[in-house]
Amino acid sequence: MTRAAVLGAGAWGTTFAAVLADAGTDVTLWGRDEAVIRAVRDERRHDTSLPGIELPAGIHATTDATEALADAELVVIAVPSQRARAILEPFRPLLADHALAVSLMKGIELGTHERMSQVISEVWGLPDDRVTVVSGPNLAREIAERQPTATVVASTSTEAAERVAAATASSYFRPYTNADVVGVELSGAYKNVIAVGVGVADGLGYGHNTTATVITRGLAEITRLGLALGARPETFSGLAGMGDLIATCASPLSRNHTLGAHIGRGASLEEAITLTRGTAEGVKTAQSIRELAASAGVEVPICDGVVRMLSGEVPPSTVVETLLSRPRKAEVG
Ligand SMILES: NC(=O)c1ccc[n+]([C@@H]2O[C@H](COP(=O)([O-])OP(=O)(O)OC[C@H]3O[C@@H](n4cnc5c(N)ncnc54)[C@H](O)[C@@H]3O)[C@@H](O)[C@H]2O)c1
Ligand SMILES: O=P(O)(O)OC[C@H](O)CO
Repeated sequence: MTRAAVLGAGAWGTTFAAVLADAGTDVTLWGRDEAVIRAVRDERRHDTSLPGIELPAGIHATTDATEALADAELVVIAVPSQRARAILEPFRPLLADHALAVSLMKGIELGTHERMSQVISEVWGLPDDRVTVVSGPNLAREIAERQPTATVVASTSTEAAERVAAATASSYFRPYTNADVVGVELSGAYKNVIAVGVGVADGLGYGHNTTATVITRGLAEITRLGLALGARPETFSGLAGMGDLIATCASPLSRNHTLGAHIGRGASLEEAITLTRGTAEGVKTAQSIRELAASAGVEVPICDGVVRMLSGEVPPSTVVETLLSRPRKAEVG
């Protein structure tokens, strides 16, 4: 039986531990909060992140990283992306030989503009083929309820991606593999920024024509930057691209969408962060993507608008207005 450790006992880390357990993988969830870990271990509950969900019996849970990482063949990481480097650093000496890292995080690091798989490779000294990424239309709560979904496991190593797929597949969770790590990771991080923009449009009271416009032009923006960074075009119409964008922009469960909606209804950024439970990665990743796009010479008007709005430079309505006031051009070609 494959042995896995999950680092980070928030909504997605805990849900992914359940996915692994349901797939027949021996899984240990590590978290820093004693009360959360005790409830997962003894009562099979996580009332803060997944209220009302009964977790599977097969999840071990601990606050002891040495215990969680001992002999773990898969090490899954689900902590806020901007803190990943600092959180992961002390774990390096605890990793088992040949452990495979699995990033669940959706963000681009501020300052370095690195994707999370790059951060993990650097911090843990792992070659590319020992780091995989899982990303797709994967709202934690729906999966914790065992609603059917698919995802993408990306790696430069087909064998590594297939190992992760085998350790997670179940009747309700279907992993596809993809060698395009850049495209899969960029899509997962960027859709959070677009979801903030769509949330703003919702909060301002606009209807589906407006949100569909922001989603579709958002996908064009993600694709444009992805291609400039070497990604494959097909990835953007797949589960990690369009699939995740649709889920996140449509769902009230999305923290990024929720945060944008609060701002559209008049909340300040600080108020919106407080009102949004959990990690809304799009807030900081918007800045990273804007800088990354500038260095690649790619225009990203929605991301630009989101950054300027979040910094208080322009009102929320600018996110949509900026898009509509650009010079007219052909959609294709
Ligand atoms: N929630 C989802 O539906 C979902 C789905 C796919 C991907 N993701 C991504 O997964 C990542 C984690 O998201 P989440 O939903 O689990 O977030 P969350 O806010 O629910 O949980 C984050 C966890 O990280 C822990 N943490 C924060 N700082 C820490 C530290 N210094 N040391 C140890 N633990 C620390 C928190 O205690 C919390 O348990 C994000 O990048 C997110 O974009 C989330
Ligand atoms: O709650 P969000 O906005 O982080 O979105 C959750 C997932 O990334 C959807 O796949």
